[in-house]
Amino acid sequence: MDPNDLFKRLTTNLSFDSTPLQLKRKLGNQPKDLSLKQPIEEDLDEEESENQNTNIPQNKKKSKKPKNLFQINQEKINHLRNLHHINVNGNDIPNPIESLDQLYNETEFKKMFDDLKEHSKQLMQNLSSYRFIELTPIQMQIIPVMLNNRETMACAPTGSGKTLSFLIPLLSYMTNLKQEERSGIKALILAPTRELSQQIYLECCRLSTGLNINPYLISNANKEIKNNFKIFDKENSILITTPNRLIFLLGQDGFKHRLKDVEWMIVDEADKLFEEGQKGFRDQLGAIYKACDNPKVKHAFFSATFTNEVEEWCKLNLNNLVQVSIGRKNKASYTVDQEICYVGNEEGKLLAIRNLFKEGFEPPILIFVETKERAEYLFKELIYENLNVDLISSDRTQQQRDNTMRSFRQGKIWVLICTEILGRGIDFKGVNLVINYDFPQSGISYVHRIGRSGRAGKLGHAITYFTDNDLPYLKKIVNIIRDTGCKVPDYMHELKDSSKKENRKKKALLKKGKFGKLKGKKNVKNGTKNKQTSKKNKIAKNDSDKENTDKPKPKEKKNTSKKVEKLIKKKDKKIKKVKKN
Ligand SMILES: Nc1ncnc2c1ncn2[C@@H]1O[C@H](COP(=O)(O)OP(=O)(O)OP(=O)(O)O)[C@@H](O)[C@H]1O
Repeated sequence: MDPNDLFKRLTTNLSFDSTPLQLKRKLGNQPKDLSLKQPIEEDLDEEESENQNTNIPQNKKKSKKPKNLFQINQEKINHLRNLHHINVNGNDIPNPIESLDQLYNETEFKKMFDDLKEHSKQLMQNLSSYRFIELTPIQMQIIPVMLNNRETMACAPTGSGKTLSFLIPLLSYMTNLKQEERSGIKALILAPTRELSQQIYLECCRLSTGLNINPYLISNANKEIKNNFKIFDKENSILITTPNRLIFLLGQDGFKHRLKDVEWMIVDEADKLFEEGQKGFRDQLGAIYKACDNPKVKHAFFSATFTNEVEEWCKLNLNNLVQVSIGRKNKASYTVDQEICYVGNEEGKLLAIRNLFKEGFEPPILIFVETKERAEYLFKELIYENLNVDLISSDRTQQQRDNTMRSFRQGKIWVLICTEILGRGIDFKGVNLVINYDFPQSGISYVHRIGRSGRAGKLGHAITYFTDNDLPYLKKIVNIIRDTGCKVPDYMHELKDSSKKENRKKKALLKKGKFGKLKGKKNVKNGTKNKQTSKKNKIAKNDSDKENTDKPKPKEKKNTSKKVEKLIKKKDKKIKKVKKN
């Protein structure tokens, strides 16, 4: 046997810290905060150089000394990665797997699963309830990476199955722990909203049935304080929460030490949790990162978008990092057919959306607006259209939000108006259409919003309205649409980027509520508007759990209205005229 091959076999799963940074980390000097050296860059237009990051060239170089780690030859691995656009960067990257069966039958993990026959069978059984035929590309690569206990940063399109890509190896890891290693909270999963934490929690419960693992979601922090955090005495638990709630608990006596057992810290929507500022989670994430100080702790960061800054942080601070990205980074999902519509002004928006509903639509539909005030306003406008419509925003109580989410999932609500609160990670099955009623604030926000449709390989549709006010900010979104092969009007190819001044202006307008406060309803007469509206609101809320057969049946969806098309033509003419002059 080739000595190199023998060496590889003997050292499988051992890592060698050779770089000064890794040495520093081993000695406990690694920076345990989230301070960063690079400014935030959120340029989605930037060409990604991920092809340089693939290990395909490296593999080519190493092809003289095949690894044979998974008994698949190197060519097959390269082919598999190319086929599924799996780009990887790092040292000694575990090979991708094509199917879960391969894990249990062919790979080096076979022994681990053989030792755990009962549990592995149970995990497979739990997985079979999903009725998936194939693994998604991110699952093919991340499952072996995490099973090898490697720290990772994973970027894959919206709706591509990232949640299971971390839950499957995490649960395998936890079932593999010996009895004496099982005390306390072994894993922490962070997500930016309570809705997303709850979704991950439910997925975790489903997948961990019968595995002696205890997933836990903090829904009432005060109750846990009263109970002296007894719930966390359970062994082998996974805590799933938002940074806000965890920070609140960390401030209470008797909780901090509970994080000392954490061996996996997983951050979903990681770029969101790295955001700075008043509304950002950065400081909280930093404090939690520090509190998880078990020497065995490993970190895994997931999102459909990553800023260069977060990537740099991961490279500097994570141990022997494996970076995985599927396709080109920060791109919209190819499964969403995207349209962009000029609607002139606020009245144009209303006209366009009313026409869209009049001409026929196919629920479920999600409508994104910028603020909770805007959500209330649009709700009041659309409730008169005889639609099963509701809204979700941070102004509603937890109970109301849960009810609305449930009704939407059950098909009792056809059209759901929401703010950015549902912009990240939420997996409603089969959303047919996402409408960006208010123009998204950034390319990143756009990618995540439209990603609520076209999930798990299904086709989806997104329409984005823009007004004259949005023109300076159009280019980024147009580039994203074009990159995925969707059509945009010709004149949009020549748009310029918005200046910093224009960005500041837009923010100021938003603060002043210029996009938010709108004129009174035209079809409400004699000052009865408020009464009528609030009554209708109440009915709508109470009715959300009932079937209402009186309402018009949704038809097959057609494209935007003729009036809006006329507006676009008019605008096109105007632009041509300006160009001539
Ligand atoms: N292998 C698979 N085959 C088919 N569907 C899958 C597979 N794995 C997961 N799914 C389904 O795909 C949907 C989207 O998965 P998930 O919510 O994990 O996406 P995501 O990549 O985290 O998206 P986002 O970036 O929007 O958070 C879920 O309904 C999930 O059950």
